[in-house]
Amino acid sequence: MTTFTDRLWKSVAPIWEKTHQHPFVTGMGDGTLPVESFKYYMKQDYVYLIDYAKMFAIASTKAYDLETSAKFAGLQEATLNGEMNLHRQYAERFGISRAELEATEPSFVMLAYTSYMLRVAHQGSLAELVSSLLPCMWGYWEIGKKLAKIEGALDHELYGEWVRTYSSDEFGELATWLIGVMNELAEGKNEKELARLEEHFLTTSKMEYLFWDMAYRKEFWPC
Ligand SMILES: Cc1ncc(CO)c(N)n1
Repeated sequence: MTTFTDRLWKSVAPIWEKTHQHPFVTGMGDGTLPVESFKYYMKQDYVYLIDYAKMFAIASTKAYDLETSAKFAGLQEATLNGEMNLHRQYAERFGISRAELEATEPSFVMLAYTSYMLRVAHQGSLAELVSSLLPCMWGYWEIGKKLAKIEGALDHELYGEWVRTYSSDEFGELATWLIGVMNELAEGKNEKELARLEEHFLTTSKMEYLFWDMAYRKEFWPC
């Protein structure tokens, strides 16, 4: 039986493949990523995650049952107090203070990405919210697993921690859970509704690509 997420997977395959080949991503795997790009990424990703965590809070309020509501609340907590520790630890290594990290001025891409997701979250159904959120979690897990296969990537003194985090079973379980939620929510929906979910999934998959690209180039507002 093919599931709705099989369909999503197929439709984004070229975008995800292009993402996996981006020099930022391959550079974390083979250690060639310039550290300045990584620093820039960490700061932007930190402020990204502040918004991203709100997606889980909104999902929790839109959930149809207690178990799902509680799970989303847990994901918000895990993002703010778990995943963001990774960023805080890196910042400490780089001599970037907590205050500086939190005061990072959002880049255009970071702002466009989270604004899009939060708009979907506020205006759309829970299914729409999840379809826009899913490339973040599922996509990072795919990248984590791919990089973990590269010799030495898991033990790299700088990027190893990143690879270990996103290739971990713990992170994989969360991604798998969200994939399951997406399939449940897609059940019984008509083609028009499914196409809308696919559209969100495609858009945020492209945003993921742009996020790596802007970080690689340390892109900023031109004026
Ligand atoms: C941009 C981005 N997408 C996904 C994740 C995974 O949580 C992240 N930390 N940052």
